[in-house]
Amino acid sequence: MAVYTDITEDDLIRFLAAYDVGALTSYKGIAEGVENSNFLLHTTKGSYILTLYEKRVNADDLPFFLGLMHHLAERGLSCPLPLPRADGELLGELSGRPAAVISFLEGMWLRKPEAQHCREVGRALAAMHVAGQDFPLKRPNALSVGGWRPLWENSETRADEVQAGLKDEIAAELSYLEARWPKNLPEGVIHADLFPDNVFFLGDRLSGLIDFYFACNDFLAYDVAVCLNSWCFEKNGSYNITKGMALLSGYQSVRRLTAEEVAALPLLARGSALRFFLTRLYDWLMTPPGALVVKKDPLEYLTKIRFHRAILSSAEYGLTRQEASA
Ligand SMILES: Nc1ncnc2c1ncn2[C@@H]1O[C@H](COP(=O)(O)OP(=O)(O)OP(=O)(O)O)[C@@H](O)[C@H]1O
Ligand SMILES: N[C@@H](CCO)C(=O)O
Repeated sequence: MAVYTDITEDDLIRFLAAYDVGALTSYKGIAEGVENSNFLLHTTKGSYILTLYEKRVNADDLPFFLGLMHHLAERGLSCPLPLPRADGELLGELSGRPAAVISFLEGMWLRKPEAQHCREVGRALAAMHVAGQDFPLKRPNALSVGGWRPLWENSETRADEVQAGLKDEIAAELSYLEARWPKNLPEGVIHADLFPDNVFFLGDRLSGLIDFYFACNDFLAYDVAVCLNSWCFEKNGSYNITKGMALLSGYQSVRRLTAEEVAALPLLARGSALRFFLTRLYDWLMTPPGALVVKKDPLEYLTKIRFHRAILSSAEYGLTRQEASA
């Protein structure tokens, strides 16, 4: 359960007085997520999410995240909205952390997504990329290739505790990707963490995207690679090409990938798998025992890195031969 910072009822009532949300009737910590502390609030006016921003979120970046949610919602994308306080500010402070009240999005995330859901996610991702094109704020991706080595250096010496041989394998992978990372692909605002638990569905229809706290400016195709990694593998580690095909064709029904993006896909998929491997490894080794969070398995992403390493053509992800060789 991701509640790193606890709150008292008195503090919460005082904090909520600045918002037009009615009177608090109940609240509870949300037993999901690994990054921030989230609480579900019920008030006389409805339901809301209270988020306290934790370690990986820099308070200076919050105007980017909250502004982006507004920007995307104005362009018709379904995502939660931060509520303004009486003084017009979107951010307050609670229990010593920056905090925001966010509108409640109806829907559930899918524990077992099927190909049809992957198609919808592909479409929504491309719609977000298009809608983000005129978002004026900028935020570089702190967890792209330049951020991986510092992260690795924090866990490197203990990596073999998780699996023998990991230290050498990841060191080689990192050097390989640093030397070959693409430079000139189409860029824009990306979500950067569009995993199944950040996409809500009502029945089979996608009802919205949440958790924009890794959003940044980077290669658009990197976001596609993040989704291939998080939506198109089965629990046994195998890649499901039917899901890959659906996700890629859903994406391309809104925005076509360029030939350069297609060619770079295996490298981007390797890099994005390494990014999640590294943050998971760090949390695996560093999270103190007893913390109220379910740690995620880094080795799931080692399997994915190895899969991408063996890819010879982007057709193996589910693009047609014609698309893959254009
Ligand atoms: N606006 C919202 N409407 C409804 N439920 C929400 C909303 N925001 C968050 N939640 C609930 O809280 C959970 C955790 O939220 P979120 O994914 O933002 O947390 P996180 O710690 O940033 O997680 P992650 O590990 O994905 O980075 C979600 O799975 C969902 O159940
Ligand atoms: N979606 C990430 C957690 C947030 O960084 C993971 O599954 O590792």
